[in-house]
Amino acid sequence: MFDLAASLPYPDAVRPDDQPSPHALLTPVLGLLGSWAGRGRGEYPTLASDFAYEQRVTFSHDGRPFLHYETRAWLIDADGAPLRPSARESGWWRLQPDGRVEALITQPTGIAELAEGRAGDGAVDIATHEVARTPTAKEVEATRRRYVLTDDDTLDFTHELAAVGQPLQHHLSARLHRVG
Ligand code: HEM
Repeated sequence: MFDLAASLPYPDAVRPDDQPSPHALLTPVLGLLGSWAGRGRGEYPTLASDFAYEQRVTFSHDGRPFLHYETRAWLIDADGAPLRPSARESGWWRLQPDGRVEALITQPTGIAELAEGRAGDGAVDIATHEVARTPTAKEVEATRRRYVLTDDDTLDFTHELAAVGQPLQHHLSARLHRVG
C-alpha cells in the first residue's frame, strides 16, 4: 500500500521530542501529543441502555501552532470483545497566544463542530461555538469536551451533549493510557 506519511517532506510528529519541534504556542498541550487507548462508558436519556466502548486517540503536529486530532471508537461487550464500529472524528485544534483553543471537528454522521475553550494546567476544556449538520444528520445542538492529564500517561476524557431535544448532559467518560 502507498505510504503517504513516508513520502511527505513535512511529516507529523506525535511526541514532543520528535522532529519537527513543537511550535511555542503548543506548550499548553504538549502533554497530549501522542497516541492514547482506553475504555469508556456512555449513556443518553434517549437510549434504552448505557454502553461500553473502546477508543483510540492521536494528537500530532507538523511544527505549526495547531494539533491534528483523530479518534476511533467501537462498542465492546462485557468481556471487552468488539461489537461494532462507533464514533469517528478528525479535526484541528488551533492554539492561540493566551491558551485559548479553537477546534474544528468533523464526524461521518454529518456533524461538523466548531468549538472554543482553553488549554492549561494539564487540561483542555472546549465547548461548542457552532454546529453545522448535513441535511440527514441528527439534531446536535452543543457539546462540551474535557481532557485532563491525571499523570503523564493517563488522559481522562468526558463529553457532554445537547442533542435530539435534550439539554447538555453527560454522554461519555473514558480513561485513556498512553500507547505512543
Ligand atoms: C467515543 C465516542 C462516542 C461513542 C462510543 C458514542 C456512542 C453512541 C451510541 C452507542 C449511541 C446510540 C446509537 C447507536 O447505537 O449507535 C449514540 C448516540 C448518539 N450520539 Fe454518540 N458516541 C460517541 C460520540 C459522540 C459525539 C462526539 C457526538 C456529537 C457530537 C455524539 C452524538 C450522538 C447522538 C446525537 C446520538 C443519538 C441520540 C438519539 O438519537 O437518541 N456521540 N452514541
